[in-house]
Amino acid sequence: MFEHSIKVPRHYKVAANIFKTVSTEGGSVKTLLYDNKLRHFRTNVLYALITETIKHASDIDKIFGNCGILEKESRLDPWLAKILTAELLFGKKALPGKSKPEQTILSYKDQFEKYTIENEDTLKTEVVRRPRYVRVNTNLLTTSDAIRAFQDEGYRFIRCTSGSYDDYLKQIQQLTEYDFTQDYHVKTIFVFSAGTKLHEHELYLENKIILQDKATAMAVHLLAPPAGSVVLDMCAAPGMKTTQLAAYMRNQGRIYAVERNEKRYQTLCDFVQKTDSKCVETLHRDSLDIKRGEFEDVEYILLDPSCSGSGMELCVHNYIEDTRLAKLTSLQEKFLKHAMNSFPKAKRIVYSTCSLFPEENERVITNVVKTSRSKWRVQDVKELLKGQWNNIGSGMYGSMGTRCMYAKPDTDFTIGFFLAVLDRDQKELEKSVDGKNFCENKKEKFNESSGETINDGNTNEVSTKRKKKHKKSETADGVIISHDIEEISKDSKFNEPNNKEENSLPSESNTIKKKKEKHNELNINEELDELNNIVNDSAEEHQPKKKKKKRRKSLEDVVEDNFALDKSNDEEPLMKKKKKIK
Ligand SMILES: C[S@@+](CC[C@H](N)C(=O)[O-])C[C@H]1O[C@@H](n2cnc3c(N)ncnc32)[C@H](O)[C@@H]1O
Repeated sequence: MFEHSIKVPRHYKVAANIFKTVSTEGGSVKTLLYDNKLRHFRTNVLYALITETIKHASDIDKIFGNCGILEKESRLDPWLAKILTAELLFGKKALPGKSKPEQTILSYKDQFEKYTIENEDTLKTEVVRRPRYVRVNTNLLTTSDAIRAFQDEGYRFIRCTSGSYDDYLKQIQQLTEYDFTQDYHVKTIFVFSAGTKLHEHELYLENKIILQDKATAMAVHLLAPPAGSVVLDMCAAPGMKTTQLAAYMRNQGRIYAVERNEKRYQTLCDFVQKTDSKCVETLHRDSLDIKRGEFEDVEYILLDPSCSGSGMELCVHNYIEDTRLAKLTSLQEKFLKHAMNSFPKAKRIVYSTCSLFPEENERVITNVVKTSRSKWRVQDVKELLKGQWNNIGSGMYGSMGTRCMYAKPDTDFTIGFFLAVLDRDQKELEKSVDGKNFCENKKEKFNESSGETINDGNTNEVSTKRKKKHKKSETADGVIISHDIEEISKDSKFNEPNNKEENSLPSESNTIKKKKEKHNELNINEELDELNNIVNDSAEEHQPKKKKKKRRKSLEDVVEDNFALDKSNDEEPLMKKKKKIK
């Protein structure tokens, strides 16, 4: 019997409110949870409860649909009902209170359990446990020293297969808690069995190893800027890929790491400094405000914009409202257009998201590339990976999609991730470079009388002498990459820029147009601040706060700790049925 006077325990109410907000308005659980007003709560317990509910949300919907609880109990708040059900079925397996909502849920317990048992195969409670991925920060530690350090602790190093990617996938499923191996593609990534705890590890606290998912590391791997390159990271914070880039380039060259959000910018600066990423120049500004020619030395661009985060493990958004998705995709398209059109020397762009929605991925690529002024080619990523990849994009928005790659939790054992590689058409690149030469050559033309330049009288003809050099270099990943480098000889002839529009002074209508664009950008930026909350880049959680000092528990610890609270499951997470990495 319930008593009217008995209230629902407050933490269930708070959890239900956060769950509702995240599901209907967006935002991240952690942002809402660490809201000052909640300071007196045991946030670890709340976090585990909410994330557990999110993980099982679609199952709970099915369970509710089967018994019609929400129709029958019209006064029962559906968000609270889901929190209580998650606690009852997947959490503590009990509800302590005698309040009306708790008693109502308890009265359906048998029906819930019966349905769960009968539909074990169709319920989506199967949660793949991702291996623990570790990136060796080669700015501070070599991969061989890292291998030795783990071996000294008793871990067994299993050499990564020289066979196929499928062989490797089998291999990592067999890792025991004492084993580790090197990733198939990114040699600075080590793979440990799921649940390996390294948050207290000395190498982690010293920033010599970084906890970064393999899928996200593929962006840098495929951008492949040789040491000495100039790279632009357009959406840089918290800096996982920026710092990976610095290590990849052996701290040689220059990385412009741009971040608009002030708080995230501070995190970025901190991380860059702690990881000894010396070749990084951090910039607190809006990438979309970078004018053509401002960073004209940029050769490689990493574009990892804000996204729905639907590929993240703890994402509520199995669905997303059309308007929200439309806002995101229009921003993503704007970023990509900007990357393609504003950096004349850029030869490669990697576009990536941690979303599994094709609208943020293949559709963005196809829409933008098709309508772009400058010519870019979407590279076949599977080909770049010598056939050793399985999940590619869909062709639903055109054939370009199939040249892109996905990483998927159930088959690649990573977070859900999308990646496209775009290379500028070689002729376009020559034009861009010559376009830049336009100015230099004008000066040269001025000095013509000195006889320093040769003018054959045909100013429109490109007659630059180029010699192709085949340069091989080894990256920090231990990967040999080769580049055809076009060297433009200094005796290049005068050449008119190809694109008049880009070089002419703004006309009155252009000015008005620019003002309008600026106005729209301001609105978009406001949206971005809101949308960035959606991004659940676990990367941020994987940065040690302070070396050797007592560390605030990471959310991952918190969840793991909370799992451990469930004595009936011993050390196992509270997942009913899970695919184990054997
Ligand atoms: C998905 S996160 C990037 C994660 C990062 N690449 C990493 O690997 O750690 C997107 C970031 O872009 C930033 N951002 C969004 N709009 C921006 C803009 N217009 N200019 C610069 N940064 C922006 C967001 O604040 C957010 O930190």
